Amino acid sequence: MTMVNERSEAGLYELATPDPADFDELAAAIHRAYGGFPDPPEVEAMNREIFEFDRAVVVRHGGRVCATATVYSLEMTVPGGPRPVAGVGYVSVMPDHRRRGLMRRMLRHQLETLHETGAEPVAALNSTEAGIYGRFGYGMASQVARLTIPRGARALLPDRPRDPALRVRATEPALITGLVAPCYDANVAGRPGMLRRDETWTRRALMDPPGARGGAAPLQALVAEDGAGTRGYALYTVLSHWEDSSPRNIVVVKEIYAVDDAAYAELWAVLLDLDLTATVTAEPRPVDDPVLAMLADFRRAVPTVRDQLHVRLVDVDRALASRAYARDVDLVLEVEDPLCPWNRGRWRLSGGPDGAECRATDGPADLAVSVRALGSAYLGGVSLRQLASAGAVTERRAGALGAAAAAFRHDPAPYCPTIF
Ligand SMILES: CC(=O)SCCNC(=O)CCNC(=O)[C@H](O)C(C)(C)COP(=O)(O)OP(=O)(O)OC[C@H]1O[C@@H](n2cnc3c(N)ncnc32)[C@H](O)[C@@H]1OP(=O)(O)O
Repeated sequence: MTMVNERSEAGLYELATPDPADFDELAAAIHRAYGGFPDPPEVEAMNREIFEFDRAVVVRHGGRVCATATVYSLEMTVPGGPRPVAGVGYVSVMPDHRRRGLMRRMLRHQLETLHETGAEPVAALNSTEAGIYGRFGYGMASQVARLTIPRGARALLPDRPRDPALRVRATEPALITGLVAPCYDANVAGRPGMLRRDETWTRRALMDPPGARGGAAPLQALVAEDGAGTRGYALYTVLSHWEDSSPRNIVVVKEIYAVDDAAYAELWAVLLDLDLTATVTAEPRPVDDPVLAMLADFRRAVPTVRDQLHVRLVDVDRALASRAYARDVDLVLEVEDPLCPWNRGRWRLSGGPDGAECRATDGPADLAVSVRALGSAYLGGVSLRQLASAGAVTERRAGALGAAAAAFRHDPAPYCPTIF
């Protein structure tokens, strides 16, 4: 255990960087903080494998771990392409140490470290509760949909993309591990929020430990292929459900990726018409999932939407300069940031579809924005105009809001299927 920080005012809490020998204690602390549910051993082993000990912090009280937080070195697509992003996770404070400022201290330490070391200019997280992180400058930057689609051979419109050369084959997930990466990778660069998956993160996505199935069947796989090779795959499980002695099983889609629209549609067509099933559920799906446009009856899919990624600009200038913009933009932003004083002040952003630069300026402001609003708008999924309606953005020059809102938006919508 290496001490990296000061003692608290009370002299009781010590912030430190853990080392691998601390992992079991750290994991036990986080399970207790989350309510006492241990992970299956396979999941725990994976948690350890992806854990970056030199980027984590723990707080000790009387020598025992009472709070944890870590950063994963992710590569996430932003408008303009894949970029390094600090993935914040494992945030926990033990029940008997809460509401004493420990989370605040760890998150401030993370932001100061990222800033001082010139590491990732942007941090992102999945939050257990949507209301926690706004006070630290994180803004909701993407949403996800849950779909519940009734089974039916005619669930999809007849004019969906089709290719008579395509066949869908049922197989075991263990037999398709080599096919997964190319289909997944084809979907990463164009959609903000998607993460690069190396061999470890791919293995993590395909894990199916019996202790984490919640009563569902083992994962099953479908592969869409033609004579030239694989064009897509789906991973799904089935929950057994019978009503009045009739089978009403529920298909739960875990992953579905294809390199083209016809293969994607064909996989959905098979999933939506499996014998003995009544419903197909899929979560998390992008809010603009192409399957929603292929459905014959959108209303019956009952899409429900919730918050997903929360994004924080660590350094406003580096972050805004590392994405591209849908239209040419030249604006002075006056930024308010209660937690990170280095972001406060006026920044001139000039850029467009090919990139941007962002520098401190004394010029008059076109827009006044909170750092949280910039986090929300960063991936292109939340409109600056909508944020202005909510009071988080103020137009100082007529026309600036419309120009900025159009430049920051991105199509397709941001989406991150990976919980980290
Ligand atoms: C990215 C991730 O890892 S998300 C996972 C988050 N972790 C969990 O949900 C596990 C269970 N919960 C916990 O471990 C803790 O309650 C935590 C981590 C959420 C909060 O830790 P604490 O040390 O109690 O928070 P801390 O005392 O620093 O509070 C800072 C501020 O956040 C607020 N806050 C704390 N928890 C919550 C919450 N669950 N919802 C809303 N606000 C909260 C506090 O009221 C305080 O507000 P203030 O600055 O306006 O006074």
